[in-house]
Amino acid sequence: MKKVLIATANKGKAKEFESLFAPLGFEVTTLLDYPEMEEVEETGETFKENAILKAEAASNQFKVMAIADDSGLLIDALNGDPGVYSARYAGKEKNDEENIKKVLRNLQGIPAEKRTARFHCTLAVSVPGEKTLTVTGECEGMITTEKLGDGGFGYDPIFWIEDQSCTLAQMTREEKSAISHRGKALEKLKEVLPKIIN
Ligand SMILES: O=c1[nH]c(=O)c2ncn([C@@H]3O[C@H](COP(=O)(O)OP(=O)(O)OP(=O)(O)O)[C@@H](O)[C@H]3O)c2[nH]1
Ligand SMILES: [Mg+2]
Repeated sequence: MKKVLIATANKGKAKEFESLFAPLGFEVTTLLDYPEMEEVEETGETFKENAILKAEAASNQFKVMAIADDSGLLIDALNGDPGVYSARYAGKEKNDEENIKKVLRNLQGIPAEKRTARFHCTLAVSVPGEKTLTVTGECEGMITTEKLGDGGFGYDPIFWIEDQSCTLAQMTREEKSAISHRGKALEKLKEVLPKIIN
């Protein structure tokens, strides 16, 4: 079976990539399979910079093609926060529960129509000796006033999708991937990397 290395240590992302690549005949390995690898410091100011940092670090270390995902939640009423800092919005330790609480606190009193937001995903593909390539995907939604559903990860329980009338955490993994920022970015990757992905 063909293998693809996804340069992430995030369990939620890892599961989504596993189900996204399985139909393409790929076995997914992630940094969770290499716990000895140190986390790359995300020093970039943009999703693109951080995705490239993570992809190149992994492909240089393992000498294989690596795909990294840098993503986050941009809330209009908070001027685009938490943005590139989504994983650590409530503090240095990544904590989804605390991040959600902080978002809901900061949006207290903001009416429904002003709670617009989007998820962004930049995927970077690094092949040793070649120029790193990036693609992006976005998913529009609204921030709820309470958590709904227990699927997904991160901010999924407070991210409402208007067309489906539910949060991302109330969808199956397949339903989420069909409309998500990550799913859309991967669709673009399939177009630009047909030889590798297909
Ligand atoms: O509800 C969510 N549904 C999603 O689909 C999603 N995608 C991203 N996010 C948030 O944005 C951070 C990414 O930060 P990030 O790209 O640096 O990843 P990370 O640090 O968690 O892992 P790694 O891939 O860097 O190892 C994550 O932690 C989450 O808080 C999501 N939240
Ligand atoms: Mg990270």
